[in-house]
Amino acid sequence: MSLLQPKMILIDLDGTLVDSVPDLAYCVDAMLARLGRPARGEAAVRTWVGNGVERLVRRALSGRLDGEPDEADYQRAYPIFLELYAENTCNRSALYPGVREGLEFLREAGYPLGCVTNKAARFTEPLLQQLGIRDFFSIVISGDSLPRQKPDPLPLIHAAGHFGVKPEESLMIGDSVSDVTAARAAGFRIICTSYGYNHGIDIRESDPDIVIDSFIELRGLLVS
Ligand SMILES: O=C(O)COP(=O)(O)O
Ligand SMILES: [Mg+2]
Repeated sequence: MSLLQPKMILIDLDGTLVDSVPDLAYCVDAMLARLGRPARGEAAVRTWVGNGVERLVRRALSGRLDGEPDEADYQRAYPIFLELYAENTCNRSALYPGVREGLEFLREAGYPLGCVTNKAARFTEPLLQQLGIRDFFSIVISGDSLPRQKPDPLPLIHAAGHFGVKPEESLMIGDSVSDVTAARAAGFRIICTSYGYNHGIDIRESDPDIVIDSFIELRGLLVS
């Protein structure tokens, strides 16, 4: 594979930059405890992250990826989760090894960077701030910033417009099938992390252009 030289790079948040599951799982189980229900545990929550907090709460209540809980249960649970996650956005979450170095490499190489996540904006901004990486990104698009979120291509197309760059000159870096689907539909290239959250399925099955085990590998893949 020859070196990539995109004009702009968008990067997913959960499972790509940050291991956020310890906080999300803590909040899921604390929410369930308040409702008098048994914990689901971190391993299950790991397979449910990636489609925003509303879907996460629905999955946690039903115990299934495609589950739909009783609506009254959901209406009781969701505000509890929001309250808990507001207090636990970055108490147990951490950047993956190599991420800070990778972001510094991309910045020094002159790539304009954006962050595109399905996480709600009220959590995205404090998480980026508390991890100390907010300033790497000139645009941040959250799951509720636009009418549709990933796997829809809208957030990627919107960001390309913001930078004045064509989709075919743009690169997405993500961890899940939603990132691959959004990137393909938008006309972006797509690199995926092997270590993230993809509902328990190996991301190679979604056939991204490249799979990396660490952001350090970006140095060997992108022109600097
Ligand atoms: O599911 C979420 O809340 C966020 O997921 P993402 O950052 O991987 O898009
Ligand atoms: Mg992700």
